[in-house]
Amino acid sequence: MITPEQVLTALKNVEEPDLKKDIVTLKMVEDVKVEGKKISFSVVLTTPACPLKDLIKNACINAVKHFVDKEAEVEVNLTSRVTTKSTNTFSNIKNIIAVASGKGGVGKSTVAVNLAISLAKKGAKVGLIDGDIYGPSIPIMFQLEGAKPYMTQVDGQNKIEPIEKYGIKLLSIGFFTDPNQAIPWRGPMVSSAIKQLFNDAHWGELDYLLVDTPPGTGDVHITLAQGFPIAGVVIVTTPQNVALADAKKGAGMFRMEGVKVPILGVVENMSYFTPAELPTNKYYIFGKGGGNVLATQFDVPFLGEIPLVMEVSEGGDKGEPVALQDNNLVAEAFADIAEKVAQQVAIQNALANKETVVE
Ligand SMILES: Nc1ncnc2c1ncn2[C@@H]1O[C@H](COP(=O)(O)OP(=O)(O)OP(=O)(O)O)[C@@H](O)[C@H]1O
Repeated sequence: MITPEQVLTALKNVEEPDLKKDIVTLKMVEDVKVEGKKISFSVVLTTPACPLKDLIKNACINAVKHFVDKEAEVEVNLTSRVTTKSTNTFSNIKNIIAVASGKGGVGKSTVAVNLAISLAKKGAKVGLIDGDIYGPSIPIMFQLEGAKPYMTQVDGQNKIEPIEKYGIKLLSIGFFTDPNQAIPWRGPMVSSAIKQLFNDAHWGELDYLLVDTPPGTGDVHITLAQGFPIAGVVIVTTPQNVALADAKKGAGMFRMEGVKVPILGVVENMSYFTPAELPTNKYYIFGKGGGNVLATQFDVPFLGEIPLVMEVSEGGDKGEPVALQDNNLVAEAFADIAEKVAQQVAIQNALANKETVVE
């Protein structure tokens, strides 16, 4: 007779590769059921976008077969509960992820939007704030130009209801400004506008709230870094030397004393050009490997590269970002990067909480 205890003992041999502890100690195993040779249990991952899903599942099956019964029929149900830092002051927003770049025009908004869509496609609850006060582009990228969020009453308080599209809750500074009128933003105005997007909106429960920031390091970044429990920042760069130099300065700001926001990694955008008619050809028009070098210098993960292709800009312009597509190489590259971002957030949370326990 196989017992649930035997199953748990066997699963103690399965290590969570990132958190470096076994999945039983990490309280990741639930609902162990045994009926004769049929064994089933759930494994609660730290994110639905876990890149190690298949690895963990196979390790569980092998461990049970090896230590309990080689003829056992093992069913592993993968579920997830996204982790957060125990110091997080938002009860409903588990992880705020800033997307930043040193230089303008490197594709920061494109990366933020496509990462948000990729995370939502994997089943995470995702929000996106367009905090690029100088050039809010998210309304266009979601075909929401001219959209105005409405107000709602939550517990007797007036709140802004984010607009929902493609499964993502969105708020942009662009929803509240006239696109034809330039606004001379002053420091305190920037700070209060950003705070309002967080505090005065009805976000509900979110696993990840991505924030697209303006290029460089300015009031938005300082407001975010000092006023909000940021889970981490994703740095976007192109391989050009000038972009890399600016990205280095941008990343450096998040490492400053008194700021200390974890850098989740570097995304290299426009890594190479691929013409639609020659999909296997890669032309490294801006140089090769710069993003990876930057990641090494900062001792942070290199999260991946995105090619310069028409469908990315076309998708952004017509409000249908490329990540929405299935069976598309660029969408897969974004999905891969999204998994790595979610993985890094979970690692940072575990480090911050010291005890690597799945809540
Ligand atoms: N990988 C890519 N392939 C093709 N076009 C791209 C790619 N990434 C971004 N673009 C295009 O480059 C332009 C700039 O991108 P985006 O607005 O995302 O950059 P940004 O860094 O957010 O700019 P800003 O400095 O204005 O905030 C857009 O027209 C976008 O569609």
